[in-house]
Amino acid sequence: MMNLFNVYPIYDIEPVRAQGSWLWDSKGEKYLDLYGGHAVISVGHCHPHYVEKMTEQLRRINFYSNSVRIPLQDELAQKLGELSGCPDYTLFLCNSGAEANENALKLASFYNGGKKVVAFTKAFHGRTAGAVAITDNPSIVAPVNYNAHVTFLPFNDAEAVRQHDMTDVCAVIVEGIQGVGGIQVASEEFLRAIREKCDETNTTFILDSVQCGYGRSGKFFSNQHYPNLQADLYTTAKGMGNGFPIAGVLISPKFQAKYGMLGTTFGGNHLACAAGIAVLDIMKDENLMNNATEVGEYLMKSLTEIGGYKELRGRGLMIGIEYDFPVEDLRNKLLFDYKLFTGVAGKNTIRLLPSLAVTKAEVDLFLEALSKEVRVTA
Ligand SMILES: Cc1ncc(COP(=O)(O)O)c(C=O)c1O
Repeated sequence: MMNLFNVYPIYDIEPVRAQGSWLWDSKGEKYLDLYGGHAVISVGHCHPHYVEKMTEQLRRINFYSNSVRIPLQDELAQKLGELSGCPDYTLFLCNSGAEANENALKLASFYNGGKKVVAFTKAFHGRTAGAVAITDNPSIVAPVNYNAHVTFLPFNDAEAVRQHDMTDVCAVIVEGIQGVGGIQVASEEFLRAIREKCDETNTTFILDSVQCGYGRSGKFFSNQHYPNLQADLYTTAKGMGNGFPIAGVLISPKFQAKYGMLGTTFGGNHLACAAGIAVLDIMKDENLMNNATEVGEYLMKSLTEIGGYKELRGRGLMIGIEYDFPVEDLRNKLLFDYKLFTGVAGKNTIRLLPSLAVTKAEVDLFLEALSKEVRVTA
């Protein structure tokens, strides 16, 4: 029998059915999902509108390549432009977060001819060749990736950005809120320093919004918490398809996106677009960004009352609770004893990335469990 490559530690849990924020496993156990498979489930598992639209599309036509007209792409771009507040940007569709970042780097390099990239400490941008080279984790960077010219500046250090020599740099890439790096919110001063530096030096500002974008922070893109601050390229994936692979690069009008610069076989296929459109329709109809703000604030406030942590970070429904002890046991307890899916970031941080439709009553189940366990553990 062919073995499977081991990608992640796998729990002995086999989800067979899901609805909203809930999963059921093959033994009939019910779990509350506050992690969404790394921030992917944006509008809730198996949302009826999503299922209906995907099923309809599957019956009609699910794939043809970009060699033909696909009006669903125009509909997706129009709706995305409207909800993201970037209606004058151009959309390139692809399939994953890493791929979106690879293509963003290419666009930046085509733009000013630069060969170097500025990234930041604890950054995670994906695992493909270029994306992993700008990821600050040497253990996952293969020797072949070391040819990239990357400088890692300290995250949230505006002065380091101001002082950096930008000769031959094509892009500065940063997560609006670092996810894998521990839910670190990029400060306003830091992002404005990047914007100014890029403007002064004709360099591209890429905001990796793969994890923190698509409404998760309560705004469509996390930089929109700071007025009049735009990136040149936004990369998105994860929540964009609610589980169906679809990703995108939103490209500022300053770029001349010429035919032939970028390409893809699967990107923008019919079924992916149907998923993307259904997600945006649900987000808009159900006001999910407002829900992310409200439930996020409720969670933050309640977590403050429970206490016991070293630091509480995040925005909207992207929350990190850092303790002064390794959280693996706590996460396992939450999963096996309380049937709650959560994530971790680094050794000491519990990471919450629930669906944007999660309710206060649902997060209460987590809060109750946590208050019991933290008291016991602390
Ligand atoms: C900020 C960020 N960028 C890029 C990626 C890579 O996305 P994908 O796994 O879809 O390639 C991730 C995945 O966790 C991410 O969190």
